[in-house]
Amino acid sequence: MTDHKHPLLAGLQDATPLANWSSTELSNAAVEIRDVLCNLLATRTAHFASNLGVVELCLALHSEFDFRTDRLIWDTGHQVYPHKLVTGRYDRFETIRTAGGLMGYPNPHESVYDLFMTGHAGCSVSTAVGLRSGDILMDQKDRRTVAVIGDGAFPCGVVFEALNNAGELGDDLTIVLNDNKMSICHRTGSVAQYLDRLRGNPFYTGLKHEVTKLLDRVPMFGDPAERLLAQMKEGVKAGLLGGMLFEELGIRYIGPIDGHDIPLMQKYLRLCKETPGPVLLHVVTEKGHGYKPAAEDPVFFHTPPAFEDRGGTPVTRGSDGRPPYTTHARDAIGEAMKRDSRVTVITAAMCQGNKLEPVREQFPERFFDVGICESHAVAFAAGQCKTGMRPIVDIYSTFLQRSYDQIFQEVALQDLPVVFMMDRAGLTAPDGPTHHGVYDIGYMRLFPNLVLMAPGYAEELPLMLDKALTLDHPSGIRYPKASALEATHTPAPIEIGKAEWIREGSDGTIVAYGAMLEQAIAAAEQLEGELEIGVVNARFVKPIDAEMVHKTLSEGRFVVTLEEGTRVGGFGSAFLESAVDQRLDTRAVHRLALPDEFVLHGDRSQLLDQSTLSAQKIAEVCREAASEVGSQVGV
Ligand SMILES: Cc1ncc(C[n+]2csc(CCOP(=O)(O)OP(=O)(O)O)c2C)c(N)n1
Ligand SMILES: CC(=O)[C@@H](O)[C@H](O)COP(=O)(O)O
Ligand SMILES: [Mg+2]
Repeated sequence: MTDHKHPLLAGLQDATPLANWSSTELSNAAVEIRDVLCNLLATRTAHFASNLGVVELCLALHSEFDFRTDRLIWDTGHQVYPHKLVTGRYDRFETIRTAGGLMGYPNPHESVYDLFMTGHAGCSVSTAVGLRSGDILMDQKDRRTVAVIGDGAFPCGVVFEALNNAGELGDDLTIVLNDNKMSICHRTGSVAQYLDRLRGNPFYTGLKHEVTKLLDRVPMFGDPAERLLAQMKEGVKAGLLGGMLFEELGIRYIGPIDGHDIPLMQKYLRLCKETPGPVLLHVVTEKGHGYKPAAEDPVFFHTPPAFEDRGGTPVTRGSDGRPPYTTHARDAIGEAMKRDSRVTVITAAMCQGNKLEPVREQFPERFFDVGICESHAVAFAAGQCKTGMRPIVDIYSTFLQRSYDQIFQEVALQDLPVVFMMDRAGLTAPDGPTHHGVYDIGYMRLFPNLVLMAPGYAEELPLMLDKALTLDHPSGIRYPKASALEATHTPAPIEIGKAEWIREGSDGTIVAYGAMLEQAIAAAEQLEGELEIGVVNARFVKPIDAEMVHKTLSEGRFVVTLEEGTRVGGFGSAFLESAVDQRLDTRAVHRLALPDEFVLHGDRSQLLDQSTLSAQKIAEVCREAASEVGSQVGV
């Protein structure tokens, strides 16, 4: 059946026809892609402004390369929607970010056009350098390699490690720097300022004509020695051409050029192909291009909630649930900063996601957005801490992984009281396996001295932060991307390594770590009249409450441990370790946690249910556990 709305996209089995499309067809395809993106956004939260911005770049790339064999890596991977639309996934596009549907990021299981499953920033240049090196060694020199990286991701330390290597290896490689002057928030740092200066290059601004004339006489992309001689002869300062930082590193700099002009980009991409060695093509785009509200407010439109566009004015559909943990965390951070001038907050480019804007406004001198540089963020916090300041690293659990060695050496080994606020610790739902923050319990609890806690309800979060700020040791507080349960009781004071008993029960006990307390209470309530189930809010995984472990396992009751983290190495494992160390019988322990596999994307409640972490499934486990205990004691 012909798709009359998007005939060009509907006709694509793969991207090969783009090589023969005229400029008009390519610009019509751009219109179709934007239409698909806008339709999608009316239905669900997804990455929007970044995708709108790369439509022309994506079309130009696929028209100049054949990425079934050539290599294309989109850094981070949140801007691959146009790429998916032209690589044979138009017919499934409406399933994106839903359970069983397309992933919102590159996914090699979906297409040969996707090489790596990614979602974390900074990965592209290193993998591209490696691909190129491997292709040379495997006698596959004809396969070209392209990495596309945004200006937000570009300052990641690992990108500079890759440039350092690429410049020395000298292998052919095209790095497209997609400069839209934005990270999720406005980009920060001196690399950003450098990019601004490059944009000020007369080649891109009004003097373009004059400079082009001059450059016609300078073999800009030829042999470096020739170029140098010509530059000297013509009296052209290399600085005038821009990009000296890259040139000095052995990477040919081209640009900046207009990233919404498809023929221009095609021309420069051809030039990149012809230029030996690594080349950086600086492309200037507008985040949100083609949809005015998104271009005007790219921060909101990075991942906006589903909205309807009524005659050009987007109307956000409200959600009327309880505030998320993130809001409580932000408020607690703000309060702590108000009370104590030693408290600082550090974000690695997630000010918006962590809802820190009011804190940034109120305490600009103690708010630090270090860019997408998580390892630096942690080491920077360590440095501040050493001076007597009390830094809080407010970070997504999954992104904290990128600073593991800094947590170990710069923080834990020094026993510095840095506080890690680990947001999105648990299932991040439509973002999927790259973003689920499910490993932190396991990877953080290995370090001596580190105190690890998780609130079971909203009111506990500020109490935990206040406690963390009194410690002489590093600490971490984890909470998920979810609305926070509101307490119906007065929280017991926070004591390090002490759990909170929510209710007693004679048949068995559910011990919940963190926000799973809500499901634990709901399961116990569902079982009322059938089984008497106690509920414990574990609060700490390190140090775990050994007395609580002892008490729950005494008197022949079963125990169900709950956590929104991995079964391997998580809270349940810590519970068992404590039980074994106390020589307790662990046969009646049931560990409910995320399975030892990468959990895909989907709706959080569905994913929890699949992992036996919904109230209903927990109640079923309790019934089975009760019958097992009954049969063991001969009841
Ligand atoms: C390691 C890591 N830290 C943080 C993020 C969150 N994040 C996703 S996209 C983004 C902004 C990226 O900016 P840029 O690369 O310029 O892409 P743009 O959205 O502007 O196209 C950030 C901070 C991430 N995905 N990975
Ligand atoms: C691509 C990326 O890493 C971010 O845009 C992330 O998807 C944001 O997640 P939240 O929507 O949970 O803030
Ligand atoms: Mg950007």
